[in-house]
Amino acid sequence: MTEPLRLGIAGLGTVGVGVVRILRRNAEMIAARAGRPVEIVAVSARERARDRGVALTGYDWEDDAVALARRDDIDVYVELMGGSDGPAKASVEAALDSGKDVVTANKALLAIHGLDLAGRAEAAGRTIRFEAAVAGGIPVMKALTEGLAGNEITRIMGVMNGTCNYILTRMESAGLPYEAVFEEANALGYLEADPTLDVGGIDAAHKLTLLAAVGFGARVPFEAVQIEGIERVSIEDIEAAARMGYRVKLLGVAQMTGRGLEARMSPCLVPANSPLGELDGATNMVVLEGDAVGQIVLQGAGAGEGPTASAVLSDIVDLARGLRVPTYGAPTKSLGELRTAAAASPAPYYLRMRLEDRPGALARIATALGECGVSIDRMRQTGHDDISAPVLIVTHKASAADLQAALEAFKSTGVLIGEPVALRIEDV
Ligand SMILES: NC(=O)C1=CN([C@@H]2O[C@H](COP(=O)(O)OP(=O)(O)OC[C@H]3O[C@@H](n4cnc5c(N)ncnc54)[C@H](OP(=O)(O)O)[C@@H]3O)[C@@H](O)[C@H]2O)C=CC1
Ligand SMILES: N[C@@H](CCO)C(=O)O
Repeated sequence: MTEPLRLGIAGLGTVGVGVVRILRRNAEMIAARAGRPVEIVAVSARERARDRGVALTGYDWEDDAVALARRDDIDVYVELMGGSDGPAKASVEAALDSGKDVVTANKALLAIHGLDLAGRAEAAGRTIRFEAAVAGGIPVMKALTEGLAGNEITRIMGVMNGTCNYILTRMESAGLPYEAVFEEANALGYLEADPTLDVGGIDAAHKLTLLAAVGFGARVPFEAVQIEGIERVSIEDIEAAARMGYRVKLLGVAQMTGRGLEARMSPCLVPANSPLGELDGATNMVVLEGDAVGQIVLQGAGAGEGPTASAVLSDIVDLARGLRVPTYGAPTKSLGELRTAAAASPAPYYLRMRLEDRPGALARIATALGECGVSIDRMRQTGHDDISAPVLIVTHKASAADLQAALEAFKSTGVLIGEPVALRIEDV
């Protein structure tokens, strides 16, 4: 096959420009690997006149991404605009309906509309590839759909938002509060236009939704993921957790249990000496567990021009080779309907609270825990002043309901100052 694969690229921002640069720089090598040249035919963005630092000569320009997606002279529509609806959705639909395969980095679009779009792709005999949408440059979709195709995937975990990992690790290394590091991240340009997508855990939950659907071969709605962001993580917790041998991470966990799918994206503690605990800065890490392979760990840049464009190129080269893996790794009709587990599996918890410094205070807390069926594993009281004492407790495994009941019971002990903090400790 020597006919070129013809691309239409919508979106010439960080990722789109990265794709153009790689295709220009590595054209010969890509053609050799793909078995045919890969050519850009036309591009689209909002502002035609903007200098993007890369030559666009030789490419047609379309003001309208939908018009680009419908062109007869492209084989693959590459959507790199972003957004869960609007032009991204309309143009992907137009591309599929007019017989094109789609490559996208748009996790928001797929987490919300992916199953519908995958059905639409199948009806047209096409596919949607989205390696770049999950963990940027890490080839995790390829790992799941190809390298681990013979495994039943049992658990998927990971740090999937580089911005949150930057904020949490920087808080620890600089001893700075959340608000100060949030501003630093903003100045460095790490935050999405809507920062809630990052710090609210939504962006990472989009990625977990896609990983769980492909990994478990199931219809996973975005609403199945329980989401909590990092806004309430304090420097006190990061430092106290470190003293107990843990680090705080915004961790995604998806696992199949007898009670259904458990999927959550939330701040939790992991052992400091585990691969996830040692992950610093804006890097991503995805941990996959399969019944045959055991555990594998993938680490790398989860964002940025080069890494994200690298993942887009992986999908493009696959399509040029004629490799058309179904959007979710298997046809949509084979994807199972999922029951969502009503509650998370029992886990140890980290508790931090401030108690009145008087006889019997700690005993009242221990009693409240005991009466709710929560057993103490380790406990520490440090740096008390004349009136209050900070207390750290690590529990044995407890159900979320028992833990919640204990937190409620603390209120009537009469010794608690302020609100206690509880964070799940994940078994990684
Ligand atoms: N940046 C990253 O590191 C990563 C990004 N992604 C995903 O990749 C996608 C692109 O991200 P990124 O490159 O950072 O985004 P940017 O904001 O840098 O670029 C977006 C591009 O889309 C164009 N665009 C926006 N709206 C329209 C529209 N209505 N019609 C035509 N063009 C439009 C913009 O045009 P103009 O330039 O004229 O304004 C711009 O060129 C998103 O889905 C994002 O979530 C995924 C992983 C990592
Ligand atoms: N905002 C995302 C970009 C990559 O998806 C992050 O920080 O990881």
